Amino acid sequence: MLEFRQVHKAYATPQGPLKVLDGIDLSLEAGESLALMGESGSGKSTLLHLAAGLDLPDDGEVRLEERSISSLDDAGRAKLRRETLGLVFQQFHLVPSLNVADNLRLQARLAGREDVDWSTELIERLGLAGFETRYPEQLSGGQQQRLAIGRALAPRPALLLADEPTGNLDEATADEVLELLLALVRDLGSALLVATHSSRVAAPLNRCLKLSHGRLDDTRQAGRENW
Ligand SMILES: Nc1ncnc2c1ncn2[C@@H]1O[C@H](COP(=O)(O)OP(=O)(O)OP(=O)(O)O)[C@@H](O)[C@H]1O
Repeated sequence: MLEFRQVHKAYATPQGPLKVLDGIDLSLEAGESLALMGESGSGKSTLLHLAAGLDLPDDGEVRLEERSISSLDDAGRAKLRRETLGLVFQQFHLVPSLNVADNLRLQARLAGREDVDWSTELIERLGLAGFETRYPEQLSGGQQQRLAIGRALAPRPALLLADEPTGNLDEATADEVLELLLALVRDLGSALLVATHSSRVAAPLNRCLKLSHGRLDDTRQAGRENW
């Protein structure tokens, strides 16, 4: 459902082009989970941005749900993103002027996929029942990230992309949030691609790839029974 074929990406810098991705091949099947590890600056966020169609490769091809992202214009990519993807970031990126219930519904509304029963179930499972009329600033960090996860999953995306989803949380809260994220993704049957420094985050996922010097190394193979 997500495929990178010989993807190259460099950034222009005052010192000349900075090569970040140097011929990436990657394939993620429906329902599969993949951890993307690598040192700071190795290009994990760059790869996630390309997967989301937020940026385009210099060379090679990124395909999402059988469609080449480069062949779409901005509006086409935004539509594909709305219909296919959920995005979760380390900084929660909630809308401060919307309350919990409206933040949760936002993505599903934009995707034309509001489902009241699923939103209600999500609110319960995220531990946010009773908090519907609060605003993000009135929530703890863990609650804010749970809400961000709920917002991303409310439209039932085929793929969830998460960039250091627990990076801003203490260890106990991070474990709880990760467990919840994995349970929801599994129940939805969504594929999952997580960029992380943390081997605790990577451990329960099906596969783990390490990005280094612009290339990917397969660090281990695991069966789905290890979910
Ligand atoms: N827009 C940009 N212009 C120039 N250089 C950039 C740009 N975005 C990222 N970079 C550089 O590209 C490299 C890869 O950055 P990226 O954010 O993808 O790495 P990362 O593995 O996600 O890092 P971290 O784990 O610290 O978040 C870094 O050297 C970064 O400084």
